[in-house]
Amino acid sequence: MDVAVLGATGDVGRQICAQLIERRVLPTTSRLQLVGRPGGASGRASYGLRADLVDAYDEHAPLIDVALDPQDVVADVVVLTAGRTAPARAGAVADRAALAAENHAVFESYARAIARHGSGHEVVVVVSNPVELGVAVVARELGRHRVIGMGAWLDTLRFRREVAVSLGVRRHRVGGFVAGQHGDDLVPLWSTVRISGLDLDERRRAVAALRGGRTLDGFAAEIEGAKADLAGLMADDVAAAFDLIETWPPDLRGVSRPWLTHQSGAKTAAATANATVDLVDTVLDGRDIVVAGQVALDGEAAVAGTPLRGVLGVPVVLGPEGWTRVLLDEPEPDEARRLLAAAGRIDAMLAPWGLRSGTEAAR
Ligand SMILES: NC(=O)c1ccc[n+]([C@@H]2O[C@H](COP(=O)([O-])OP(=O)(O)OC[C@H]3O[C@@H](n4cnc5c(N)ncnc54)[C@H](O)[C@@H]3O)[C@@H](O)[C@H]2O)c1
Repeated sequence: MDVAVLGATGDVGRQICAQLIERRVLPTTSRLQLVGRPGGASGRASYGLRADLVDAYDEHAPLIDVALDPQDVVADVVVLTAGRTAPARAGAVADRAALAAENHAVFESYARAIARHGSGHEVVVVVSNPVELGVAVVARELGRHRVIGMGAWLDTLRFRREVAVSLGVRRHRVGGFVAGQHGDDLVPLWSTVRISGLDLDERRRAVAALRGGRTLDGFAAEIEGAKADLAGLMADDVAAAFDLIETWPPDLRGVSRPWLTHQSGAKTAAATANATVDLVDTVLDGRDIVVAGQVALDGEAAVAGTPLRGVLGVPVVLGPEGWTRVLLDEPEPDEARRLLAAAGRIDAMLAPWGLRSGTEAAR
């Protein structure tokens, strides 16, 4: 099984390549294709990255090659991590519309090339932001089930970790999913949280204690306030800003810590790559596994009686042919309200590109 990484020389792309090899997701007989842009710095660096990876991992590296033309992308799983990112510095405010417009062109050029020249079976994992836009563009070209955005899986792992930290256990003992839109509009599905070793009553009590009487109806305001507090501290005392996060509840930590990490200049490449490689591993593994991801829905699930259409992060079954089923039981009322609001905002974000077929339009 072969994997292509589009934007391999970027911060996230090179972490993905290293983790694919270090975690032995790719056997030595498989191929890792590093895809860069012709003529530019990334084209040259792709050859250098190949040399560096072979230098580091000669004993167990797969075959590594370089492609600089989108029509040469050949793989079973394609990871889309090319494109512009929000500036990683304190106080930087991203022009989301400009970023979306630039990355839309990247998504479209690769999606069209894969549709025209690919095998017809590739599964695409979208990393680049806005991840929902990437999913919508690729789904239109390749079909809905062959594309999944990894933002909701990364958000899920972060949420599980924060819950685990609060309970004093390791992350693997905590289940549960984050849905919605990647970033500030994510929806922590507290109703899906499971903690190994706790029965239903114990879990309900533990979750209620962690939530502290809050509902998701106040979450957007909490995030806004959290960012303002962190921004105020960051210029003079970034350590104090990270310490302040420790005093907040798990779902708020799960949003604000990555935001501060990116603004600190460190970016979030290692965790992003880890979540991406999880999804690649799942597709290559051959078994169906439940993950969370941004997918293009067409009424496979409903929230509060409203069928979900358009791109949204939800728990899905992922396997070798892409995603199949959505596993979203009736969410709690506050989760449903936030999910529908997120779906509407994604829909509005997709509207300028004629990709709007979503939940909001149907209401
Ligand atoms: N989904 C998530 O959870 C998540 C998390 C972190 C980052 N990201 C996103 O991943 C993407 C990559 O982030 P990064 O930190 O690696 O950025 P980076 O700037 O370090 O790397 C970007 C890569 O994309 C390539 N690229 C840029 N414009 C291109 C174009 N027009 N055509 C082809 N290739 C192009 C660059 O050459 C480079 O290799 C960004 O969109 C970022 O927002 C997503």
